Amino acid sequence: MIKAEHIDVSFKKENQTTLFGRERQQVLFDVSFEVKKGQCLGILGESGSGKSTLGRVLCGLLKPDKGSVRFESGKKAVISVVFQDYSTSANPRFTVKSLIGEGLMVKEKREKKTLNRKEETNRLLTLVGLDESYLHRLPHELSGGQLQRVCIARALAVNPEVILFDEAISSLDAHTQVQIMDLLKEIQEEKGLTYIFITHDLTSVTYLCSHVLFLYKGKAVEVRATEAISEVSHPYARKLLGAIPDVGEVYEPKVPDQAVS
Ligand SMILES: Nc1ncnc2c1ncn2[C@@H]1O[C@H](COP(=O)(O)OP(=O)(O)OP(=O)(O)O)[C@@H](O)[C@H]1O
Repeated sequence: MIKAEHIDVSFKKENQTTLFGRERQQVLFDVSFEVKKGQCLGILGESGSGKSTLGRVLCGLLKPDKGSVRFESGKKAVISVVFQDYSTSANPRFTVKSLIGEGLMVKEKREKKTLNRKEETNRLLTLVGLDESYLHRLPHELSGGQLQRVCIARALAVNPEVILFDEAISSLDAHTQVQIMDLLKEIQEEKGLTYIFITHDLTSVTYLCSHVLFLYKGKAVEVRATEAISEVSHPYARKLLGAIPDVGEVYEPKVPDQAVS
């Protein structure tokens, strides 16, 4: 379980008028929530609402001004992160083998043991729906979806308890997004992983996540189980829900009256 309590984050304001200006801009306000093992929490909010900042706090990359993040074990959980910009988060000179090797190296260091790299790499490639034929390819020789699969394999190589996806599928086309989300669901079920899925896209949250946190102007305004998402009451959450198309409905264009003979 991850328990985030009363998190405040502020940054020093840029372009301050005085030389040693100490003005700060608060970005997160008293954010609290919890995620149980095996759940997928979607953090949903518009651009600038503080989603990535919250993600950085959760994985320990940023210390909050106030508040805490605690894990079930009492120790720090092993968290892997998958970013949106897979083309820059993957070194362009690294082959698929070396990219996955980065994750395996972290695992070797942490667990203080030497892994059978070849076997592990092939296992991970299979897990993300790729095969050995990709081993020696460079990032530019892969499609966006394939490269993101490699980044997911690298994240899994660490053997994490939690994976944080920061807009990880946002730049992929809709079809590839669904493929990757199906893959993530399968892996989660198989490994009992906990996911935190940061996005501005409600449709992907309802497809993938068990719970959703609505982040509005740095405040967690509502947390709901996805199956009860229609019961949201905060105006921002309601507005977002109003914008989602009813995917169950088939669109049939109406024939204009005058066209009917
Ligand atoms: N290191 C930093 N220094 C100063 N301000 C920052 C820093 N990081 C983030 N901010 C500010 O914090 C606010 C929230 O940024 P954040 O990246 O968390 O938003 P977001 O919801 O992830 O947005 P997006 O969806 O556009 O990525 C923004 O106003 C941003 O300018």
